[in-house]
Amino acid sequence: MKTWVPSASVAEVLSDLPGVECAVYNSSTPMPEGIEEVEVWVPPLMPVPDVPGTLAKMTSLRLVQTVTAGVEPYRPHMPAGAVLCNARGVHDAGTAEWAVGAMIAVLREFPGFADAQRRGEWTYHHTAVLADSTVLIVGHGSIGAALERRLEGFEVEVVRVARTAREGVHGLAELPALLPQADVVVLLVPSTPETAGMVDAAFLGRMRDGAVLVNAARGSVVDTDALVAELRTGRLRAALDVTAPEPLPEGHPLWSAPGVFITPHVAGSTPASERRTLRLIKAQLSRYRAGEDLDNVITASY
Ligand SMILES: NC(=O)C1=CN([C@@H]2O[C@H](COP(=O)(O)OP(=O)(O)OC[C@H]3O[C@@H](n4cnc5c(N)ncnc54)[C@H](O)[C@@H]3O)[C@@H](O)[C@H]2O)C=CC1
Ligand SMILES: O=C(O)C(=O)CO
Repeated sequence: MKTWVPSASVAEVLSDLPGVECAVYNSSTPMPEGIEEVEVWVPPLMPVPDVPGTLAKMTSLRLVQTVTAGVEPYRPHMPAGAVLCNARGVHDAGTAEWAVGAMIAVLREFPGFADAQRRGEWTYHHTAVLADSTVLIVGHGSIGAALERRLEGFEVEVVRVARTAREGVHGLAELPALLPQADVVVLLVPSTPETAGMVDAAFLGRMRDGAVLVNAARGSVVDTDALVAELRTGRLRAALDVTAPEPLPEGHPLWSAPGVFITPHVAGSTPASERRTLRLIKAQLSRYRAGEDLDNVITASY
């Protein structure tokens, strides 16, 4: 079973699965021989240069197992007869932890105090606080649930939104009415045609004065120009792990917008997620070889 994997550590973890023949292919290695015989592809964290062209040449492909929860580089280009599975779950702890840290950093003004420290200034003033606030999770799925568990103890009210309503979770249609109630809005929706630019001027305009937008999902979810314009009024603040584009180029207006805290898409990728990714890949390939049902299959309704 010809399998392309993103690193020697993935090849190593699969080495005791009989019949699995691994070749390493990632953004910095040349494409190995025999693309038309590849049955299973585990693409790297950073997509290879031409994902659609690569998939089109994989005429024997049956399974793409991503190492990310996001599948937007692959989903629109999947060949008929091949299954796409994501890494739902493996980045939950890191991403949820980042979201808690980011909202506290912004509310308690840690970046501003760090600047004052570098200047040697004692800038005593009161800040906002997470306690007694309302945290709206837009895209309450695997990471959203992990975030909610971590918010227990912070004495906040959590409001949940998903694509469709279920018990305790509001549907997307209710979002406009919920936005003005939230002190912190955390984006955790996948990047899909439906979520592209969902955080536009109207969305931001409905947010409460002084509220914080936390984006741990994808940059494509936010209309960057609208966000920059809103940040410049000083009415909202933001914490962004993801931006459009990525990397954010030098001189981009987001870098210098007031009230924004930016990290370079580091929330989910941690030593914990690396260990969990290896376990997931091994379990999935074992199931695939045994003809068993796979986890995390991306269905048409994803
Ligand atoms: N910053 C980082 O390092 C990381 C970012 N991510 C991003 O987080 C996303 C979410 O990951 P998971 O929680 O594993 O996904 P999930 O599939 O478990 O949950 C996604 C949630 O979004 C909801 N949703 C989908 N479309 C929606 C819409 N149009 N409006 C409102 N809700 C909608 C779904 O109903 C579901 O509740 C990933 O797709 C990925 O893009 C994931 C891991 C790490
Ligand atoms: O899993 C994902 O989608 C990520 O963004 C991890 O970096």
